[in-house]
Amino acid sequence: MAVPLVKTSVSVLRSGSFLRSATISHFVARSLCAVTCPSNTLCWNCAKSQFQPQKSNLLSKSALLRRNWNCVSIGTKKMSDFTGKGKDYIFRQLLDYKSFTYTYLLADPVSKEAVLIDPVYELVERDLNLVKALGLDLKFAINTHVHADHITGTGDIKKRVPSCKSVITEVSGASADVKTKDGTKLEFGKFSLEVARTPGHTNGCCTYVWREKGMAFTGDTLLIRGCGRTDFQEGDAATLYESVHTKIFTLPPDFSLYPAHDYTGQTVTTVAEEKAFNPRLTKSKEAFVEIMGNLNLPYPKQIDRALPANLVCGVFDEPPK
Ligand SMILES: N[C@@H](CCC(=O)N[C@@H](CSS)C(=O)NCC(=O)O)C(=O)O
Repeated sequence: MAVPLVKTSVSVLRSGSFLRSATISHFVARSLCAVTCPSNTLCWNCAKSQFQPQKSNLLSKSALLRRNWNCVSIGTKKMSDFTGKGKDYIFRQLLDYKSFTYTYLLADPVSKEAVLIDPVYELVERDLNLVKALGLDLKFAINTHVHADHITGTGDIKKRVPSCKSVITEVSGASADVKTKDGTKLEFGKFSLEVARTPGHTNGCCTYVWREKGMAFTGDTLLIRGCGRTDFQEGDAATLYESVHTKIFTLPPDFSLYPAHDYTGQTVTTVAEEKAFNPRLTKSKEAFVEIMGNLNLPYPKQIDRALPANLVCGVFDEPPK
């Protein structure tokens, strides 16, 4: 008996028609939430507060929207559409096409808590628009390290979202609200990101491991079929080699690896893939050190303005020229 009742109610909401039911019982409210929301528990709590049992309802679509419902939603605005079919998390990979930096948005759609990894100063508006559109609550703006090629967006994000905390490793020497150590866990909703120190590109570099979802965000330590350069900012090739082999290649082989940059249009790799095919890191440590000593890359164009700005996690009055 419950199924047709629920289907009818949902289609009424989706069609945008008036919700004309004179009485909505707890039973109907709960059934609606179970159909339209990722979390039954949250929806039940929400339903209890949103639906007044035995109370008459005659609400227009706009009135329903004004109530800012978390669970029962109208048209396309429901959390399960945002996550993607069958997913209990939000994950977005965003590109800065100037510095080829990837920014990552991760979130728990039930609690709405979210984190941004490696936001870029010029693209803060884009990132926060997405956070807002998805109805998320940004808890942490995280840096994998003190970048040399672009200015971090974490300072500007803090200005616009005062409750959001900036994050970087303690050993980076940069100022931030949260300074992490190896093993620190950054919790957002039902998830957590584990900090694994992976020095070598810079001394303060780390990889954020999202164990629940089999993902790791490697910053500039490991790039797809490559790795971060080691010729400035306390870079050290032998240290980077050790970091990758002890902290990244020891993750389960099917873990997805997401770098801070890609210069060839690739987006993701896996532990197994890099262990098999990385042209630098499959070599011996000695051969690797030799390769890194002969890269002869030009310095990043923005290094002189990026380093001082990033040492204060992007907190400044005027962006450096
Ligand atoms: N041309 C870019 C800088 C490119 C660069 O040096 N990338 C770094 C990461 S950002 S410091 C790197 O480690 N590259 C490794 C490699 O093998 O390419 C610019 O001017 O910004």
